[in-house]
Amino acid sequence: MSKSSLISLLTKSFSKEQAIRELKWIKNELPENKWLNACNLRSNYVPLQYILGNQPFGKLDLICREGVLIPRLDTEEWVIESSKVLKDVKINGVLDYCTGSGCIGLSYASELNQVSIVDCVDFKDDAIILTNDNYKRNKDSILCDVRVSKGDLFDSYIPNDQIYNTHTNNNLLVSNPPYIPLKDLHTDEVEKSVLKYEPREALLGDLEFYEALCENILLKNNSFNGFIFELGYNSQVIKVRELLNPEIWSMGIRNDSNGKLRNVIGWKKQSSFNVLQKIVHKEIL
Ligand SMILES: C[S@@+](CC[C@H](N)C(=O)[O-])C[C@H]1O[C@@H](n2cnc3c(N)ncnc32)[C@H](O)[C@@H]1O
Repeated sequence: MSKSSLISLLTKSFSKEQAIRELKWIKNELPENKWLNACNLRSNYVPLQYILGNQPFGKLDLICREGVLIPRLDTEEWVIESSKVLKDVKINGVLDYCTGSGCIGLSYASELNQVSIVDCVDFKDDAIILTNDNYKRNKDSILCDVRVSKGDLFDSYIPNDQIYNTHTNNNLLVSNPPYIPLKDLHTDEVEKSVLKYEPREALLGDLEFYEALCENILLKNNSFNGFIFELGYNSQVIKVRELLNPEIWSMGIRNDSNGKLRNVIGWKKQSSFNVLQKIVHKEIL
């Protein structure tokens, strides 16, 4: 099929500039016998990463599969930024809750050489399988032990629970939980292809996730000295601030490179995790 016919397939759904750009990626990544099918899928808004099957993230080349959220550039940005300031901090364990493709946990495992173990946890089998596959695919870049396990943020952190006990040494909690409230899920903020093809349970959520991260993990386990949560709303920042004692925890927000609120970050006063302050744009009291 000619280049112009493939572009006209793509321009059914995208601008000409985007169609040209996407065809270039498709041609670069896939053999010629797959181009037509890829353009057909793309014109139906299937995300490019699901069609191509992979996505770079820091040092990693991650497999992307339907059923698991595609790692975002916004997430990669804070993971790489925070890795730079955490490089010299001795970390027993990093816990990446809501791990999805494993992008956050595996990326820390490839960037930080002072970490003993990274724990990646998700409640969905597809995510566990994909994180394990991504671990195997990137093993040469991984600097520490990695453990992938199934767990539900809302019920796994009860004392004496098996998963609870395996995480008692972790001291950095990182998470990109589902944080789009229902009222915003069907607005222009969320792209058509995201809504149609990415898993709803990876998108839909609000304050309850931040409550669970604080109450079920940070407050139940004294070993945690730092945390980084991705979020999108000031109400989510306020919830975290309310739940953690300001005499113990310092906290701040970080905006992404587009100036949009993207993280709440916390560190225990006087701990070596206070280097996280360097990536905070505004401290919150
Ligand atoms: C926004 S995605 C983030 C995935 C990945 N960390 C990333 O940054 O691309 C949220 C993830 O949380 C998982 N999740 C949703 N509810 C959960 C729960 N109650 N317990 C554990 N994981 C959950 C979803 O399966 C999904 O993989």
